[in-house]
Amino acid sequence: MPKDNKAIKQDEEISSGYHVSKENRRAALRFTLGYAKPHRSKFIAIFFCTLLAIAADLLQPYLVKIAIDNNLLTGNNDFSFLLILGGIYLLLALTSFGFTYLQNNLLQFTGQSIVARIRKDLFGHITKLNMSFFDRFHSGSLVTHVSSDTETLNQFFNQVFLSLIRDGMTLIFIIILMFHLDPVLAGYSMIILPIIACIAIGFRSYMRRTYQITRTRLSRLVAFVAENLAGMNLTQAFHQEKEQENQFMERNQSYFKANLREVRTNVFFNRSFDVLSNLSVAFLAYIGGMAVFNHSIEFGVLYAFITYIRQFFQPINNISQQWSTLQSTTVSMDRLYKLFTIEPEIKDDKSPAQIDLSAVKGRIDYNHIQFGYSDDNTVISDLDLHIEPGEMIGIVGTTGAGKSSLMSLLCRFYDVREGSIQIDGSDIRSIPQRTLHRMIGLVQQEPYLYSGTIIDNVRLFDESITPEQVVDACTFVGADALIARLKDGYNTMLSERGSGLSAGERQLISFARIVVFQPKILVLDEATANLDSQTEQLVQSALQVVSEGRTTLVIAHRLSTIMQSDRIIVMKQGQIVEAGSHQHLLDLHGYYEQLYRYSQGKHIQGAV
Ligand SMILES: Nc1ncnc2c1ncn2[C@@H]1O[C@H](COP(=O)(O)OP(=O)(O)OP(=O)(O)O)[C@@H](O)[C@H]1O
Repeated sequence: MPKDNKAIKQDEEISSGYHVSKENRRAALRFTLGYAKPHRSKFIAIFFCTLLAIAADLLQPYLVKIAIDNNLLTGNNDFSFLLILGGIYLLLALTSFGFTYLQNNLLQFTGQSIVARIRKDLFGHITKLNMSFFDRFHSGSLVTHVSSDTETLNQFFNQVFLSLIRDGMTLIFIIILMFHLDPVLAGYSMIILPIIACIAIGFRSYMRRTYQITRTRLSRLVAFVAENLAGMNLTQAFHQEKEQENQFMERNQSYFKANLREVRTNVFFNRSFDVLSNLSVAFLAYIGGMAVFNHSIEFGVLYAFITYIRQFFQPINNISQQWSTLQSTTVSMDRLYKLFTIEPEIKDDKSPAQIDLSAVKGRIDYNHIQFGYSDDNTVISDLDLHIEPGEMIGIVGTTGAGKSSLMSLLCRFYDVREGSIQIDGSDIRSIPQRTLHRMIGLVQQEPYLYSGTIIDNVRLFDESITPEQVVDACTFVGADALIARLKDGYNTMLSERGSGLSAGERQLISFARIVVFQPKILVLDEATANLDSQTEQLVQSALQVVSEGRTTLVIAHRLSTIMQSDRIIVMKQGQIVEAGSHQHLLDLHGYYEQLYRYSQGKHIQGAV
């Protein structure tokens, strides 16, 4: 299906996360934090665990300072005091271990729960969006959103959030302890802070750009693979392997380069911090050493100070390492938020029509409808068609005439621009979509099969339909003998693309679905196009039995499929140009006759 450029651009914008205003970013953050709200008590518990673990960690050098200044350097041989200090040291180490363990487990559990919920809601949201959305968005990009963007959010809670709490608090504690130990030395250490802040700000925008580029390129790579896998049969049939491989290589290479650049930037950023940390330690060792010589501070204080300044750089380094994760998280948050804010264009009426499914007759009225996929194009113009209950209508016309669009409008995958479509006199816009889709049974050229058994696929996981009903339905459409030949019969597992079943067998399964769900209207869109003539015969006989008592609309390029219809509608450029029975249309010697002769291999000038 064609995608207009504007739509593709929109897809790319969502994928890249570019052009996000501060307001939107804040809204995205609020939205994500909204998912954390129900876990408030767990976050408070995490906060206290972290607090206790840090306090236990940071008091350890202070104990050593006491031991050095009170005992070791003063010659005080109070061994029992040293033993008590040793005992407290051990206790602190155990406390730190216990609370860190608890905090990590709690955070993992909470983070995973939040992300699982977001993923669930996102999938639910996507499944409610309309076809026009899927026309605009690459399935590959959507796969990235559901899988890796939500995973990145997980990192936000488990890494970034943890680092912000743990390392932020560690920094505050260290600063307090340093000022408590010696305000002058602490003052010198604080000179380093603005330098660190400058480096961090300088890298900020650069890192964000690098990260966005990597994400966009990954998204393109995934989209390419997803779309290629879907069309693998075509790739092989038309020997496009080399061409596709080249295109893949090009995307792969550009992702590889973006990744390298991101890694290089990261390493440079981290190493700068290491150098800065070592220089600061050297500087303070010099200043502090001089102070010890001048007897203005004790040696234990210098020991504790140097230990703290080393520990001081660890949290800064950690936070800076989380910087790139934070960048990716903001991009992912923005993209997910944008996706969540896309509203379904087609919504149920607030006061819907009450429909009794068992009383549906199947009359269809297309009342002077007009439709286009975008504002600047018209695919169907002023089409007026009225179909009686139980009538079988064949719809023919050349490629692009608007036949499938007519069916999509009936199923309300899109809404008409002008006019209305009615079923049994009710405007389909007033019928709840769920009810509407129970009224219509759609059989497409490539019937979609879910991962599951044949029984699951026929009854569409509806447990209220018994396996016996499924077997009866399959027997009714003539699929029973085919299924009996399979190793596990009705319990044969099918995959998404129905591997192991022929196109005809897949089609028969979709007919059995119709029998099971009993929709009053049957729509077949090129359902026999992919079948050889022998299987087509089988499917045609199934159609005969299934269409009995149902209003049936059949789109077919092969005119042999629809010759027996009660009425044939001939479409050209979004309009009905002829209508009537096969014989009547032939007698008209018009467009249908041209199409018919053409399909018979007797080409008439200007037929298509
Ligand atoms: N999802 C879409 N987005 C934009 N344009 C579309 C979309 N689907 C179809 N079109 C365009 O609308 C027109 C009618 O398409 P439609 O699929 O209804 O024709 P058709 O008669 O069923 O053709 P075919 O026999 O090839 O299936 C074509 O020009 C097509 O390119």
